[in-house]
Amino acid sequence: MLGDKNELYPIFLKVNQLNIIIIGGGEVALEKLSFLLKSSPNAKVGLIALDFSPELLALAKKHDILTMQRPYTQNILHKQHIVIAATNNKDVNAEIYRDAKQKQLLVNVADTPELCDFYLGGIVTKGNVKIAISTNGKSPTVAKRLRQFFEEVIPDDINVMVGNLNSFRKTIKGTFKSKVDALNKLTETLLIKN
Ligand SMILES: C[C@@]1(CC(=O)O)c2cc3[nH]c(cc4nc(cc5[nH]c(cc(n2)[C@H]1CCC(=O)O)[C@@](C)(CC(=O)O)[C@@H]5CCC(=O)O)C(CC(=O)O)=C4CCC(=O)O)c(CCC(=O)O)c3CC(=O)O
Ligand SMILES: NC(=O)C1=CN([C@@H]2O[C@H](COP(=O)(O)OP(=O)(O)OC[C@H]3O[C@@H](n4cnc5c(N)ncnc54)[C@H](O)[C@@H]3O)[C@@H](O)[C@H]2O)C=CC1
Repeated sequence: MLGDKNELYPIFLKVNQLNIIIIGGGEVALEKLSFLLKSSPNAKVGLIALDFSPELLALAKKHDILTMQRPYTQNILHKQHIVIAATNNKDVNAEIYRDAKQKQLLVNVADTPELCDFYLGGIVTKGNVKIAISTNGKSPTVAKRLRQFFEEVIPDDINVMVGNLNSFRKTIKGTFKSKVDALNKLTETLLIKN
């Protein structure tokens, strides 16, 4: 199992432009929503569950997120792009997976890695720099610890450097290759080890 190939391809989604539905209103839904909103406070999310924990309701209210207290039915997937199943009912989670696949939506069944088109990862944000961490579904705890480690070691002023290079990037003229050369030259000392 641990020798499995790691074929995941990370992408950085603009979730303020995508509709995400989370089904479930307990611990796991709270964890997934908290990390989603921490990274993307304007994510377009809807929540549906038989019942919601008070913490989840409070978080949803704070971010103006619609909560629907009712059982999952397939029609809820209408107009969604991404589906996260976080109920405590394996059959319902499997039904959500089948319905989502039929509609060719991206789906994550939080308690079943095999039923995930993508994983939610650990996320480190330093201004414009964002690092996503996954262990290929094998140890979320390691993903969390790595997130904490990188939050410590990556300097906050990395964003200043990104800003400066962005300004410089706009001023340089010439061919694509000459621009790449200029940017590489300016940043090569970043890779020199002590
Ligand atoms: C596959 C995946 C699917 C998905 O949810 O996307 C998944 C699945 C499962 N998680 C489980 C448990 C825990 N999850 C966490 C924490 C996080 N889980 C996250 C992601 C993912 N979790 C995806 C893979 C990511 C990857 O590739 O590495 C993080 C990174 C991001 C996020 O949640 O947004 C977030 C840390 C965020 C942060 O702190 O930065 C902790 C630790 C803690 O809470 O302290 C525990 C308890 C300890 C343990 O088990 O490790 C279980 C067992 C359930 C059971 O036993 O019943 C399953 C199901 C299974 O593995 O079968
Ligand atoms: N991916 C992860 O990070 C983790 C996954 N899990 C697993 O995830 C599952 C959920 O765990 P918890 O959130 O702790 O459970 P919970 O008991 O706190 O919440 C379950 C939620 O599912 C909702 N629900 C149940 N049937 C429904 C239906 N037919 N329609 C709509 N909503 C429905 C309930 O209303 C409730 O809000 C468990 O199977 C657990 O083993 C647990 C820990 C971490």
